[in-house]
Amino acid sequence: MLSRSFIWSALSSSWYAIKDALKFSFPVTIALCVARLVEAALPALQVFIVGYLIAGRPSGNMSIWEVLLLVVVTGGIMPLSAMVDALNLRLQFMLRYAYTYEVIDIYASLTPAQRRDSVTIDEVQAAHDSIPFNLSWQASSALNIIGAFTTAVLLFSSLANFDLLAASLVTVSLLPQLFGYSLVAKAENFYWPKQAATSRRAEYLENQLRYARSGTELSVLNGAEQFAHWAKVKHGIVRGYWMKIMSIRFTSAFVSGFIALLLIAGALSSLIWRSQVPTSLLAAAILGVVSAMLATKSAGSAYGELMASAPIVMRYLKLRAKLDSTDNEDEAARLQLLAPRTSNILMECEDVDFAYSQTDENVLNNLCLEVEQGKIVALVGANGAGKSTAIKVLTGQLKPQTGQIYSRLGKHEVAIMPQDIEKFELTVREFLTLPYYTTRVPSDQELWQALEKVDLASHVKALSDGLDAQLGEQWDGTDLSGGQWQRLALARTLLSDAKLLVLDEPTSSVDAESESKLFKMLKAETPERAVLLVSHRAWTLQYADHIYLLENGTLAQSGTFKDLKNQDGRFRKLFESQDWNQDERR
Ligand SMILES: Nc1ncnc2c1ncn2[C@@H]1O[C@H](COP(=O)(O)OP(=O)(O)OP(=O)(O)O)[C@@H](O)[C@H]1O
Repeated sequence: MLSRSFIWSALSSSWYAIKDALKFSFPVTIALCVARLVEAALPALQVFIVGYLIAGRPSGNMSIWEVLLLVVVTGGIMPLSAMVDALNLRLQFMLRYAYTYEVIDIYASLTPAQRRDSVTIDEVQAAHDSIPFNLSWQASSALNIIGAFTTAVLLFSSLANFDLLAASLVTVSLLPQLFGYSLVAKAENFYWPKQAATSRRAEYLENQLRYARSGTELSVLNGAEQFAHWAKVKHGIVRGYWMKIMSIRFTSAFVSGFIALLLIAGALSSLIWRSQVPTSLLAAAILGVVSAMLATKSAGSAYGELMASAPIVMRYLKLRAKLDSTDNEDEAARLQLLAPRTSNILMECEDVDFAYSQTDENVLNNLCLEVEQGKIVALVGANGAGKSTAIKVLTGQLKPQTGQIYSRLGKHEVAIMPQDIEKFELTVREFLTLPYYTTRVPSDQELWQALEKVDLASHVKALSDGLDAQLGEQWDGTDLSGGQWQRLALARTLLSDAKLLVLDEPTSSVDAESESKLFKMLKAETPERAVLLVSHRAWTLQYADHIYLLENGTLAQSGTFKDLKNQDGRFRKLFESQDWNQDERR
């Protein structure tokens, strides 16, 4: 019924889970182990001590110490069992937070490529979803089963003195539970991977309703109810999986419970009618059986949970190892990048072809471009021409299928401002210093200088808390206009010490006058550092030292602004409806 690999994964996942439990919560794990072992030994002790103390002795003949021992041995099982339950819960909660922190760290460590890979994201989501019921329970379940096994062995040896058949029947009565719950485990393993992608989608849809910014947009669009409907449909699918598992759980609990009852009935009948043990010993034996049932009451479900969780825990351990190694691989791949052959070139790509997946058409064809030290290089082209993709390939966010990337810049020497900046609702200071948390936190003076550069200093000064002003109305903070958010993000990029700033349409929401100031400022940033930018505005391109024009992923034209403007080519056509000299007119 159980394959070897299934049992192997149960054993090794239990081993790792107990090791994790000892690592994350040593005293509680040790206390639980001790309490479980005492609980496991109590039923057998009851049979032995009760039989020994009562057999053939009138009740008035016992010393106070013997009575006390009787009380502890017979009455102790209840408080001990309650203590074990409390320790179990405590351990599970401690592990729940330990794994939650670990999964948060996993989310934080994902590379942009891993974030785009739905298989990896689904695996991390499955790990996240498995924390409360699988990862944090595995150690408790394993200890529970070890305890139940010890109870069964000890009880068997103490009952076997009176009646071997009864002892065997009581021990075997544990098996139907285990068999039933292993079926539940199989069902959970079958449905668990299926639910991860659906549950991630449900969570995404629900989050859009929960977060103030997207929720407001949905209300304005009259789309909130539609989102609620989609979220409920996805949750409904996940609920369906759970209901199937619960039905199997109910049926197996009922059937296995009934079979166990028959076996216990057989054991008692044998004790009473077959072996004809004295009444006092019979009472001890019955007490032992009842206590054993209490001590092993959750062994069946613990076994089911352990078996169901085993592959999930193993997948989590694999994910942990995989992400650790890909981190190193990415770093190694970056370090292996060859430097461009000419010393004044910071970054270069040669004959690059890129498609988003094996089946898709190429988005970049035979692309060659270079970014020279201290220069502003612009990428232009119609929507969908491949500009953002080219930037992602150049900066290592996407791996090209063919071609070469050359770079002489480390991870912290390139600062990227993406096309769609996220409006993180932090304080102004937190927003600006976000990338520098692990390197060098900029001083207030540097923050104000960066805000000056993007012409936002006076606006921030006017806010009641200045740099510590909270952004986002849902936190009783202030909101910014679209252009102001963009300028704040640009200030954040400028704060870096990077030798290359990569700016994907950094001023698309900025008004013409501010845009002009920003481009003059960017020009002033060079020659200390280079800028690679995407722009759709013709007149801003006069600030660029070199322009590449992409058409359907192919380099159609390249040269200086003057050259391209004077040539009768794609560049002129693309920008003919725009004003070339807006700056001069002002
Ligand atoms: N993750 C993706 N998977 C599949 N195709 C994609 C993906 N991202 C972009 N594309 C496609 O690749 C092509 C180039 O997109 P890209 O974003 O690079 O264009 P762009 O030149 O930056 O456009 P825009 O000016 O609109 O920002 C487009 O046809 C787009 O649909």
